[in-house]
Amino acid sequence: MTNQVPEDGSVLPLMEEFYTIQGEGYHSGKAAYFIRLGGCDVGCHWCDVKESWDAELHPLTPVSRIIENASMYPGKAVVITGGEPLMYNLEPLTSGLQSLGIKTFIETSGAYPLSGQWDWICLSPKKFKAPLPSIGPVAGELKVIVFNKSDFEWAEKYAEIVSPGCKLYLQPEWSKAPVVTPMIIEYVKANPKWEISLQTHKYLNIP
Ligand SMILES: C[S@@+](CC[C@H](N)C(=O)[O-])C[C@H]1O[C@@H](n2cnc3c(N)ncnc32)[C@H](O)[C@@H]1O
Ligand SMILES: Nc1nc2[nH]cc(C(=O)O)c2c(=O)[nH]1
Ligand code: SF4
Ligand SMILES: [Mg+2]
Repeated sequence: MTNQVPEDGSVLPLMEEFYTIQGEGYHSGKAAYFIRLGGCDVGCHWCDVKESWDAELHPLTPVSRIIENASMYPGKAVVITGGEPLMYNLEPLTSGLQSLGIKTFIETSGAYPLSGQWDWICLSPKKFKAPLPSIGPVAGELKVIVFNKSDFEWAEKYAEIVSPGCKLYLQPEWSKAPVVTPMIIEYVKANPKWEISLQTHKYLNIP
């Protein structure tokens, strides 16, 4: 039983919001306001934000307030993440942000239907709940988490369902990073259509 989040997307379960540097993927290094929504049933055993999973723990917050908070910062980009943000109707949140000239970026597993207006979609598919096929062609980046060596072959399967221009990233699972990072380095050298993505915020000790 999840808390009743209205389907009109007027309020969303907000876990946290913070202004920081995007640490991962294509927009790594850019200032961005992070909006982390609660609720996820994908169940990645290595998830680095398991506190987000239970939507009921996170207060339903009017999107008008989230938009107002985001607009206070000089960096005009937001990253909407979670939890799994596509469990909710993100149309009001994203259209409101864009109407203020704020770029909308999403981090998603793709396991739920796409809603909202996006300037950038980061698809990070999961073995535990497969992405819907419709998200492949609209992803700007594919970011596969590498937990062990079987994940390289698995990553190639998803490289086939994204658009030809989609950026391809392999990102070490944080707890396995000492072991898998050297493997990713060798894989990228041999397969240069892929790039390595590091969780730079964790090395920098920032949120
Ligand atoms: C916490 S998830 C939230 C958004 C969405 N549920 C998803 O998985 O894409 C944000 C990003 O962190 C990645 N991630 C989560 N746990 C990780 C870990 N232990 N090591 C590396 N990346 C991780 C996810 O794959 C995703 O790209
Ligand atoms: N700095 C920073 N960059 C990030 N990129 C994706 C994140 C996420 O948890 O979705 C994240 C995060 O939590 N912090
Ligand atoms: S889909 Fe994202 S939030 Fe959900 S368990 Fe996996 S990494 Fe965590
Ligand atoms: Mg994170």
